[in-house]
Amino acid sequence: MTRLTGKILVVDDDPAICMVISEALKRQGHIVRTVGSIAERREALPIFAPDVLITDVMLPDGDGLDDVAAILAQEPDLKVIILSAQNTLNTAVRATGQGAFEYLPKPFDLNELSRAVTEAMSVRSSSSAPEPGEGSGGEELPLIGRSAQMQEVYRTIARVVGNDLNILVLGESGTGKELVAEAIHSLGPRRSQPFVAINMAAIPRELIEAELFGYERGAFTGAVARSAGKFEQAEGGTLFLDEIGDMPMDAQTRLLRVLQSGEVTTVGGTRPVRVNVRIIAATNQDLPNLIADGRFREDLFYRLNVVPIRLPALRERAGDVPLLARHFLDQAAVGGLPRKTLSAEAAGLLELYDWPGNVRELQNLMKRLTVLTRDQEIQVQHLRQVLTFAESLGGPAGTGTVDLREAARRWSREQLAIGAGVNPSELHDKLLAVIEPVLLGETLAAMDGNQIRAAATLGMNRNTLRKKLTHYDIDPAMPLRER
Ligand SMILES: Nc1ncnc2c1ncn2[C@@H]1O[C@H](COP(=O)(O)OP(=O)(O)OP(=O)(O)O)[C@@H](O)[C@H]1O
Repeated sequence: MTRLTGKILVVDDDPAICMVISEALKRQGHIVRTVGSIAERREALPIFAPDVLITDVMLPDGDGLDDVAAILAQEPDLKVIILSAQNTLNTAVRATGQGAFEYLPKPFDLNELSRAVTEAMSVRSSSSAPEPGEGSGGEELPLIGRSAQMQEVYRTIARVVGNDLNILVLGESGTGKELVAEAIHSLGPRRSQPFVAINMAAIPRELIEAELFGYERGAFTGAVARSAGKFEQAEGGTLFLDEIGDMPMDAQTRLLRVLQSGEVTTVGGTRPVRVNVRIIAATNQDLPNLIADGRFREDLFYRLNVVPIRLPALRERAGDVPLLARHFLDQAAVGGLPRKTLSAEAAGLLELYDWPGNVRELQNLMKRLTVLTRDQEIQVQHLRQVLTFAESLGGPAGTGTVDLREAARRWSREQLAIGAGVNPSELHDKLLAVIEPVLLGETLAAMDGNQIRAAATLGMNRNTLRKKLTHYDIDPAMPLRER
């Protein structure tokens, strides 16, 4: 399928955002120009004559939306995409009112933006119909997520794609560390060169050096011919050192030497060879802890950790779960499985789970559901059937238990973290004092203030209820729901 390409003018005063958008759209074959203000936009429009204008609202010299209607009056064929960090309904309405083609609240998803550009180009070209929902092809942008945590990751990526600084990607297993490494490689100038990944945990320890640096014929038993190492294979491109915390000490020393000298000597070899490779390392371990235990070299850590990128666990960005879940359903459909959708309630339920296996676990689950669910839409009851964590999701009574448990967990952690300020012997009473009045008040309100029925519903003696009401200073006659 051929994609329509054209000229895109991007207006944003944040160079990192300009860079990310520009790189992504250039990869799709568009010609992109970026400017940072309304004045520059005014200047660039007649000269560059873009097909699509992507503009921020809050610009240093004014409101980027104000002139849009006037611009469109001059250039009725121009398609305008508005980006705004304000995220208010008002901005969205104004954007539409000014005749913008699309409005994307910041933080936006790059996939969505490139989709909007594709659509804008299709609409411009009257001869070809707009392309229906994308989802195939290699030009899809890999990282999904609109949460503030992921926007921070995108911004850091944007800052490092153009240089060769060593990157250390940190995060639990399955959070997307390798995907980030691939994104840095494929958005940067090394993109046409190899991306080579090696996982230290997946290779027998005694073979790691040979794998990484290569070996000469006869270097050890079984070395029947010379073999190129990963460094050599990655020449000109990027080497991704996954699970770096599992690297044996000897290999660490050798790696450090390579990073210091820019030269590799194969196992059994004598002649060092210059290498030009960008290093991105990743780990789910706490390297400072390993250093303290004498299992990781501190000097290597500093070499690798020039720019750290910490990937949030999925539970820290639960808001991204529905987006990712639907992405994986689409992905499964592109892979030949039946296309499934996700009900809003089911998506909400997924947000409540802890995701110890992070994005990988969600991806696998979506694949499983695609295969196992007969209905076209995946509903709450389907999740309850397949998920082993269904019991913890509050059963048929709903999801409130999980919310409450989560809230209690956060509260307890918070209190324990405060430490000095809290008398630990009071912690239990303190939590009860938060929860119990709410329960009593709500029950009384539901029973119209009838203490006998409230006590029965709560499963407690009426006198006990009375005592508690006095203790918490609750007036049973008051409208209690507002408590
Ligand atoms: N933000 C994301 N958007 C879309 N897919 C993602 C995202 N993050 C991770 N994935 C997908 O989840 C799976 C796991 O990601 P990846 O292998 O990059 O994680 P990892 O952190 O390197 O895991 P490990 O530490 O176990 O090696 C991959 O299939 C990847 O494509």
